Amino acid sequence: MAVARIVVNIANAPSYDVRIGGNLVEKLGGYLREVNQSDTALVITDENVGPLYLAAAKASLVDAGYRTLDITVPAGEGSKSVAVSSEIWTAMADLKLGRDVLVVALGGGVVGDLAGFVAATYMRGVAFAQVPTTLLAMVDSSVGGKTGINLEQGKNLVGSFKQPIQVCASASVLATLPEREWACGCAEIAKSAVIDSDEFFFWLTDAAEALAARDEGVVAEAIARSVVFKANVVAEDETESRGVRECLNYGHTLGHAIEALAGFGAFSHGAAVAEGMRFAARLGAACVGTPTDLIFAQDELLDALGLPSLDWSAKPEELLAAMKGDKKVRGGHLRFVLPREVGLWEVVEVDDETVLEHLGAWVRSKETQIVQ
Ligand SMILES: NC(=O)c1ccc[n+]([C@@H]2O[C@H](COP(=O)([O-])OP(=O)(O)OC[C@H]3O[C@@H](n4cnc5c(N)ncnc54)[C@H](O)[C@@H]3O)[C@@H](O)[C@H]2O)c1
Ligand SMILES: O=C(O)C(=O)C[C@@H](O)[C@H](O)[C@H](O)COP(=O)(O)O
Ligand SMILES: [Zn+2]
Repeated sequence: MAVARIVVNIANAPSYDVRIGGNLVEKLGGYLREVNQSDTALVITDENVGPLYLAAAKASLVDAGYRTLDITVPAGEGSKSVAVSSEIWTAMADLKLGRDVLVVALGGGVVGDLAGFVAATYMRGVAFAQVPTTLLAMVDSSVGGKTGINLEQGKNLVGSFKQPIQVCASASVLATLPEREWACGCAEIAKSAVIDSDEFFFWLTDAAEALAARDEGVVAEAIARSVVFKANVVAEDETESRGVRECLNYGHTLGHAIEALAGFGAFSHGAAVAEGMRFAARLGAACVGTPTDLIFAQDELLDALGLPSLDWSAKPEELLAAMKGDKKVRGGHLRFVLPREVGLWEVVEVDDETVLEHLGAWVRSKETQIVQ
């Protein structure tokens, strides 16, 4: 697979490369040396990824002259916590690591968000690089600099914007990714396509079967398209303060509430986001005239990508309360990213009564097993 190189340009921060290709873990050290002169690289990984790819990553870093250290955290959403962050900060201080350490996140979105947060906060900030190993991390979380951890009260409630110095996405590592995690990444690709354009959406609709079957060429193109889309959004609005980056939160208002209410890790982030997209499109029909065609085309796309509607529901009032912790809330009012059509979205304040009414319909559709 040829190596694609996409540059993320952000005002007031150094630009950085996202490299996408095959067997890139073996080239990691050389790539990082192009932009970083640290003596020590601290690789943070999880207990599933470590046994598979840590040795190759460290060997490459050593070849490039780094002294390497590593920390392995438990796999899963539970590691995005104050407790695990604190363990890493403490270990770093015990190791006498200074401001010149390079933190390397080797893993999925959990490791990326956690390691990025630790890098953003240890000694008020040290350099970090992303080596995403899940499809989701390659298409979304490794790019754009959102880092953070969860609180019991909700997702990503503590964190920082901290851009990596480089992203090295080696598609070869996806060979070992379990099916559930594949679909999870597909959800964020579908999100990007709905928000981006007809062109991306129709391409993905045509390619959905091949993507679900992990066709190499289609996977590479899906990653590249998603990264280009995200890089452009982040370049316009790094800190989600200019009304642009919020679009990346399509499906996340309900999605994050589901993750929190069901218990972190019960559903993958992608599965919850896919459910949130189905809900948001239906809410959109009432609030911004989202066409029925879009609702059903999106349903079919998500089905084809292995993301069926969730067999789970909760009380509308509980979901509403959980959604009130969303970062898009202003003055206590919920705001949703809603699609007017594919490629045309709006952030809309929706009153609690309307949200409850639609949550009620969503819950009833689960209870009666009616697929809309
Ligand atoms: N920062 C952002 O912009 C952003 C964007 C999207 C999602 N996220 C966050 O990302 C997280 C989800 O990330 P995820 O879906 O990558 O989950 P994850 O990091 O939990 O990884 C999923 C599972 O796959 C395993 N795994 C990872 N790579 C593997 C490989 N190559 N082979 C075998 N197993 C492998 C992991 O150990 C884990 O068990 C959520 O916390 C979500 O909030 C952040
Ligand atoms: O990069 C972004 O911006 C996103 O919103 C991407 C999302 O897919 C991702 O799940 C992100 O972590 C959500 O952020 P949050 O600010 O809603 O916690
Ligand atoms: Zn997401």
